[in-house]
Amino acid sequence: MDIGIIGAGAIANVMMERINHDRHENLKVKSVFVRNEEKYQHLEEEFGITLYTDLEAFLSSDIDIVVEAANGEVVKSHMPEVLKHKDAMLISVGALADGALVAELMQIAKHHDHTLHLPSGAIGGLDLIQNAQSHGELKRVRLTTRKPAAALSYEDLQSERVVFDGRAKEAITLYPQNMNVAIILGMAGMGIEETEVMLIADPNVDRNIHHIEVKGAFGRAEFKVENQPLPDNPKTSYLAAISILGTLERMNRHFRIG
Ligand SMILES: NC(=O)C1=CN([C@@H]2O[C@H](COP(=O)(O)OP(=O)(O)OC[C@H]3O[C@@H](n4cnc5c(N)ncnc54)[C@H](OP(=O)(O)O)[C@@H]3O)[C@@H](O)[C@H]2O)C=CC1
Ligand SMILES: O=C([O-])CC(=O)C(=O)O
Repeated sequence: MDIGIIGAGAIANVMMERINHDRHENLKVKSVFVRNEEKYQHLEEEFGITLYTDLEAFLSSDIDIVVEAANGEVVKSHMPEVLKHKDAMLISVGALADGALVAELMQIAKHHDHTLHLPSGAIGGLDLIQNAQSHGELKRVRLTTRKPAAALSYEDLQSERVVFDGRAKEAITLYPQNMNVAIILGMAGMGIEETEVMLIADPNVDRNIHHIEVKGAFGRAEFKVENQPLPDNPKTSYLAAISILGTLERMNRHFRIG
């Protein structure tokens, strides 16, 4: 499968390393869409990709799927056009807190017979949560995220501080680069207005930690993910990048787990 990526930051670089450098059996990154060609010129030689700054030319290149790894604004401005031409995957899922955008993307995908894939990003357990909600029987979903204080721009904090306590829908408006996980959790489960979120800035941790607690007719579950941050962007966990890789790999299979 030939891949086009939008964005060339921390996540895109992990993808290019794992797929092109490591010579993945079934996947190849061919095209990368950026807004600043000069800044990213070196990637052409490093990973054997072609850079594009024109969306139409990017979408006409020899790719089967487009992966967004940029930001929520790019999802809003580019994804409707992308889905008219290609299957797509997006990691800045926080943009989908906008219900009108979700409706538009779903309508385009259906009309053009394309699929929009939403990887689980820096968390897990979304199979269980979707199963538990399949008959509308979830009672409570709560996410507690603890990040290094500096990743949340609290460089001088001496002890941990709760910087947000509320619902997923509001969390993403205040922390668009840190609370994408709250939105995918909400979409998988009880909705972004019902999903409870606490965000803690902690000067004593060096990982991005997501603790998910779920209650429903099935019983209860807890997941705790202690993520290694990416050196290029410590707000972002390595797992978020490889959740894209894993989702791409599973698309090629003729069986499904979960
Ligand atoms: N779902 C999840 O669990 C998670 C989601 N994320 C999200 O994933 C996204 C990517 O993260 P990460 O790689 O760490 O981010 P980075 O900031 O490292 O990289 C973002 C890249 O997007 C590029 N970009 C920005 N605007 C545009 C544009 N208009 N057109 C083309 N390229 C553009 C930037 O280019 P430039 O240099 O020109 O600015 C940069 O190359 C973020 O939105 C982040 O919040 C992150 C972690 C977890
Ligand atoms: O990478 C993480 O741990 C989570 C994150 O930034 C996000 O959800 O936006």
